[in-house]
Amino acid sequence: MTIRVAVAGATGRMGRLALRLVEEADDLDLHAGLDSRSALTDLDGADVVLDVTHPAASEGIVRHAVAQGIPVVVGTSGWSADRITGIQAYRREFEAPGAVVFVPNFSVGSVLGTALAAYAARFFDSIEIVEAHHAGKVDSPSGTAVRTAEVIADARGDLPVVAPHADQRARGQLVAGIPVHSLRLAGLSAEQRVVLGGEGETLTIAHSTISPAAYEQGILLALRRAPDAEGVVVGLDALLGIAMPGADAP
Ligand SMILES: NC(=O)C1=CN([C@@H]2O[C@H](COP(=O)(O)OP(=O)(O)OC[C@H]3O[C@@H](n4cnc5c(N)ncnc54)[C@H](OP(=O)(O)O)[C@@H]3O)[C@@H](O)[C@H]2O)C=CC1
Ligand SMILES: O=C(O)C1=N[C@H](C(=O)O)C[C@H](O)C1
Repeated sequence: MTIRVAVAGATGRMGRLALRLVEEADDLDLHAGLDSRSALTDLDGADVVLDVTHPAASEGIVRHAVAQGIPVVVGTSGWSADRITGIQAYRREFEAPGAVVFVPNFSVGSVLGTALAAYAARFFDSIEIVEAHHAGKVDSPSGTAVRTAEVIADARGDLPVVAPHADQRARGQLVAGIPVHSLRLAGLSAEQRVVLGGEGETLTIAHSTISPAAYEQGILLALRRAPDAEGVVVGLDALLGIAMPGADAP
């Protein structure tokens, strides 16, 4: 059966990539491509919505899809755990059938980097994240860095990260108690380093996105799985069967 996809943000970098993937896939059809001037009702009738827009627009798109009972894959950044909790409540209010799949990063390597960082996090008290993106990125810290910090904090449970002098601006923004440093530079695509420090050693887990091709597998997987998914799903890891180590993990 063919899955009809509505792409919100179709004129953007990610949206154009998604349009090409939908066109090339035998099991996907384009229902609609939306930009900043489109009416949200253009989404209606789709089997799945892909939201790759702007942090300020994403919430309205997600709420519209939920209210219409359409599954939605959210690639737009800016979704912290708190904001996701708000969408969970909204879904319950509507008793909405469509899943909401938040994917902070569609790249498999990035997701693995986050999982490895969370695994290592229990063994190091000093942890900081440095993320670097192209100069056109409007939000900081990146959605990937926020998710990574949240997953690390979850893995550490009651053990706080030690971040001295974190009140000084140059020490970065604290996300879930972890300093995050954001670089925005011409010439870059997307990179993240998680630096963990212990007694007499550091461990760095680094991921670089070399080209948008890194997102293709994840976008296709999310679009194909979202129509049958249930509830609110966070992270490509959930679709790939990659377990993020929580505090209770062995
Ligand atoms: N999850 C992941 O793996 C990845 C996520 N991202 C995230 O995806 C999002 C999009 O990135 P990117 O494609 O680079 O961004 P672009 O700036 O290239 O494109 C943004 C798109 O969103 C649309 N848009 C902007 N404002 C609104 C609005 N108020 N209402 C509806 N649509 C709007 C634009 O339409 P118009 O042309 O009319 O302005 C355009 O189609 C960002 O949040 C980015 O961080 C990016 C890469 C990977
Ligand atoms: O804006 C981008 O480019 C990216 N945004 C996402 C984020 O905020 O983490 C994913 C990836 O890093 C690229």
